[in-house]
Amino acid sequence: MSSSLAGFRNLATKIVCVGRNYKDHALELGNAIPKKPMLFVKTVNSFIVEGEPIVAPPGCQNLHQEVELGVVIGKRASKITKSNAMDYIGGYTVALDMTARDFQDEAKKAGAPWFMAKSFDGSCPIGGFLEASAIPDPHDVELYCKINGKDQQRCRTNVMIFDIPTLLEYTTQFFTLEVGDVVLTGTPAGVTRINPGDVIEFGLTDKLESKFFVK
Ligand SMILES: O=C([O-])CC(=O)C(=O)O
Ligand SMILES: [Mg+2]
Repeated sequence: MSSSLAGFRNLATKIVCVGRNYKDHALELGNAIPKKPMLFVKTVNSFIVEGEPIVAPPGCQNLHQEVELGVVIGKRASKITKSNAMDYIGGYTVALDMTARDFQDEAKKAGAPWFMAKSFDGSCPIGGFLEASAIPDPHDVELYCKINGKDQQRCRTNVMIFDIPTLLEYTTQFFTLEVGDVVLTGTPAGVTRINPGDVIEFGLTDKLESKFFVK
């Protein structure tokens, strides 16, 4: 855990997020299963760390949590292939892709971008860092999210629609990933409305755990 990448939040230039990468989540919101990875981006201003509160953006009436496994890039990656994609991973984290669902619904209807729904300040509460060697197989870990002590999301990563090498190959055909950038690999089912006063604990079973409060 002594890697300099533990400070990845200060190195990151962007957070690339994958949407609808778990079938049960795509279906719970009535969306189609994607045929290719669906990407969007959060700016680095969306990061918050433990001790900072989760706050809904102005006007949002339906803030949702989405727990996601984050891949932290360890080596600049441009147009890489699946075969060596894992070599570009410096480590892993777990984050919440906080989503103003009402803003997103409005954007979907208007065919407008999701920026307001996904990248407002504080929309990416982020946990600790694990070096890549601590997770030999990132497709065999359990993601979880508890709200007020009760399980809300719990899922093994082996059911991702597009695996991590596929996501990195696809992403880097279009966007260079810099050291410290985070790729959030999508959320499983169980997203729900978050309210002031809630306590959200999330992580990777037996490996990472974070706790945030909602203001
Ligand atoms: O907002 C959504 O439902 C898409 C998304 O981020 C995810 O699937 O993780
Ligand atoms: Mg998400």
